[in-house]
Amino acid sequence: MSDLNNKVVTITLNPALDLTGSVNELNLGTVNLAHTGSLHAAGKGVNVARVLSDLGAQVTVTGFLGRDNDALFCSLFEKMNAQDQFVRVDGATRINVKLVEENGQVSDINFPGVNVTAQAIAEFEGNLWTLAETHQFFVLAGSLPTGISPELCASWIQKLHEMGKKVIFDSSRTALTAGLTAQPWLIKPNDEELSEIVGTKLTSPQACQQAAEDLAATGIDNVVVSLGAKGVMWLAKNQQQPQWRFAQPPKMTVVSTVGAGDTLVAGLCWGHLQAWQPEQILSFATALSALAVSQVGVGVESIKTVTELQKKVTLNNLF
Ligand SMILES: Nc1ncnc2c1ncn2[C@@H]1O[C@H](COP(=O)(O)OP(=O)(O)OP(=O)(O)O)[C@@H](O)[C@H]1O
Ligand SMILES: O=P(O)(O)OC[C@@]1(O)O[C@H](CO)[C@@H](O)[C@@H]1O
Repeated sequence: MSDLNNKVVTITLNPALDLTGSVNELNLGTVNLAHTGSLHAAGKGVNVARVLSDLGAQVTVTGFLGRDNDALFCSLFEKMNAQDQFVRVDGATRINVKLVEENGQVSDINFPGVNVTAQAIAEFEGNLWTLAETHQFFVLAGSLPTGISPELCASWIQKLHEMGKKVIFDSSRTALTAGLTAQPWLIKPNDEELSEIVGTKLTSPQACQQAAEDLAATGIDNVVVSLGAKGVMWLAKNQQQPQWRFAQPPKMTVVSTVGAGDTLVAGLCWGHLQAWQPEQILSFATALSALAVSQVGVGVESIKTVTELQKKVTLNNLF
């Protein structure tokens, strides 16, 4: 395998420390007692990087980190053997709260991020264009901190696209809408985000299918729509005409769904890096993400468990 095919840059413009607590049942407006708690370095791109590194990729991580509390990130990157190219900015990286109930339901409280200055942006751009000299795959995931406009973020995707890079883009709200105009190579909205993009609630697989086809027609090579426990729909550009594939995971016991989407993105990226056939990429990524819901946080403990689960994924070409 060529070195280029094992290397990925993940961009997390707005990382987070995830404070996860488990409660029996969440009650609003009163005191809730958490019986376990953990604080770990996260954010969408960092989660993707963690999974990719467990799978064997050489990962470079970049974005913006508050210099006041980067210790957990530094030790994670060291453990992952990742190249840390995060630009440090004044202040502290946000802490996002995730409350997991006994029935598997998760309530997220996501905070705004650090304040990014023009000087930090210039440093980040310098790093990014240097990384583009030696990398083909870029994963840009998550929301935007103060100081980064959706248009600026879209301009980075556009420039990487013009350089012939493969940009996997997973964001939400205005950042997602702006980024879609910049021709990312692969996007992974969930059904809610897809509804937000088209401005109407998509209630059937057929409606999701039409919305994804409209997006693909704007020049996005791969539109992957995640549907939680129902699985994954993938519309891929093909020489003749775009092709649909659909995967259903086996039934899982849910511990926490936080990071399932990031794990799916990592699986899709890894499969493409390995130049696998589309069916193998989709069944692997689906199994990987299904396994992610049976744990708190992301990461691949046993590749054997993933391949066992992969055999239980159902694949279809058409609805
Ligand atoms: N309950 C579940 N059982 C099995 N697999 C699941 C379940 N929930 C999620 N998955 C797997 O994870 C993938 C991603 O989940 P989902 O569609 O919830 O993404 P998401 O909304 O981006 O997730 P998040 O933002 O929580 O990381 C699904 O397509 C599916 O393969
Ligand atoms: O605010 P964003 O960037 O959209 O999402 C941040 C976040 O919820 O995404 C990850 C799970 O996907 C968590 O680790 C993190 O807290």
